[in-house]
Amino acid sequence: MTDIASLTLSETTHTNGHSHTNGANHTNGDCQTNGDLQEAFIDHRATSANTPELVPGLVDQVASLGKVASLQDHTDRATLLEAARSLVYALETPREAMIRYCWSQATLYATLETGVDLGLFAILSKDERPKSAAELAKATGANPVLLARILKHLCAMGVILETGPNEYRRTGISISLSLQRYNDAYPCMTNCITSGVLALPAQLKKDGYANPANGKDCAFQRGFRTDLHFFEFMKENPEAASQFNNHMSVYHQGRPSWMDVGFYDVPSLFANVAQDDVLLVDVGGSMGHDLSEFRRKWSNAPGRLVLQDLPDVVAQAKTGPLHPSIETMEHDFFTEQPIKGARAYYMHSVLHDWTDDNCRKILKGLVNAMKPGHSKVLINENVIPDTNAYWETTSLDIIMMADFASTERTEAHWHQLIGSAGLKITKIWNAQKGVESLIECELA
Ligand SMILES: C[S@@+](CC[C@H](N)C(=O)[O-])C[C@H]1O[C@@H](n2cnc3c(N)ncnc32)[C@H](O)[C@@H]1O
Repeated sequence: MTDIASLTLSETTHTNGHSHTNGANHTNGDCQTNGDLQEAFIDHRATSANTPELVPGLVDQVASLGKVASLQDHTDRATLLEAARSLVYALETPREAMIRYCWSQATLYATLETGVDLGLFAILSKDERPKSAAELAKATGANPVLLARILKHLCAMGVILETGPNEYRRTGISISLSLQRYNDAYPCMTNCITSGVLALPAQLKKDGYANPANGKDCAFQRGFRTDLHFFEFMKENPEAASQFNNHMSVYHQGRPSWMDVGFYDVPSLFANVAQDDVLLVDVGGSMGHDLSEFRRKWSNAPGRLVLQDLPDVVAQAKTGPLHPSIETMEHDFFTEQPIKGARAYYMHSVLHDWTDDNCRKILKGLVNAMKPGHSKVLINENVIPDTNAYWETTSLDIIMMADFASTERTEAHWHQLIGSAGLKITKIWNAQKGVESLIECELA
């Protein structure tokens, strides 16, 4: 406030030398009030680069990283992308940011989901040849005027590329959207996630800004007008459930995985595991994508791999690209764990769906099945750092808050939760920012 009140008029003037037209620069020569100055200052800031002092350093960073980065290397590419994104945030004006958040994101989403439903991306992306809006309208059955408008927005937002008037060609994004495992993310969010997130402000206000703690009475129920918990809702909405399961199977693709060499010490799991023993149980393992990946990457690993999830999910997993060596088992993790003494009980993005009380029930079920000195619990989840948290992780945390009344957890929170279930963390294995850690636990 002091800064604003002490501003001179020249500081509230646009860089082109023109004063604001909102009356801050009084024509009758009177001194401006603090309120006028404040408003003029805010107008000025709203239309100037967000953090101009950061721009030169970020330009240099992008330029130097850009010269050496290998786009095939995940870390190189992610570092360059983060610098470029920081540059955009520093450079864009608050007005531009407002329009990006308020206009472009929801409308991009709507046009993407419409394109998915029309099968637009599969048609556009089947080869390199540019296609006209009229040709795409004919192939999808959409009204040509409507589709031309949608295509223009998709192009303006970088989803497809323009090759001429009303003519477009595919990009990596549109190619990926031609496969259901990827494009199901869009209807999935509409059918079971986003309404909860949009209901969050009203729900938090109603609850006096308490941290959500009841998965049956949170923004999800308000947004989707239901009394059901998220996973009960899934049972009632099989199409949304199938889209959710597909989304689960791809959202982490292309990032380092705990089973990659150099992340976790995978061979340490193989000790004392005979061919008939259970090496890994993937508890809440969805489509079995993690176990399939494990079998691919560690084809000589001893022992059995068992996928557990709710009956509908196991049924869907059996129709997908599950490695034939993987055993499937219907299992509700709030009931007794039927596999005793496995080498490792593995859970990926499971505990973040649940409040601490429910997590303790899930973990205690595993504790009761573990063989002392042999069994481990491996938790593949985010560990929120004290500073510099990654936007994918914080986005997920807010989704967890809205739709599950649950949370992504800090290291201290993990220690406290796991300790309270009769386990201890032996080591937290990390790869890089924004990638889920592997939290290795044993009986306490
Ligand atoms: C966020 S998904 C994570 C799936 C998978 N582990 C992954 O990382 O892709 C949570 C999984 O927990 C499963 N789940 C929810 N409630 C369950 C229960 N009571 N018993 C077993 N699985 C459950 C869901 O069906 C879903 O597959």
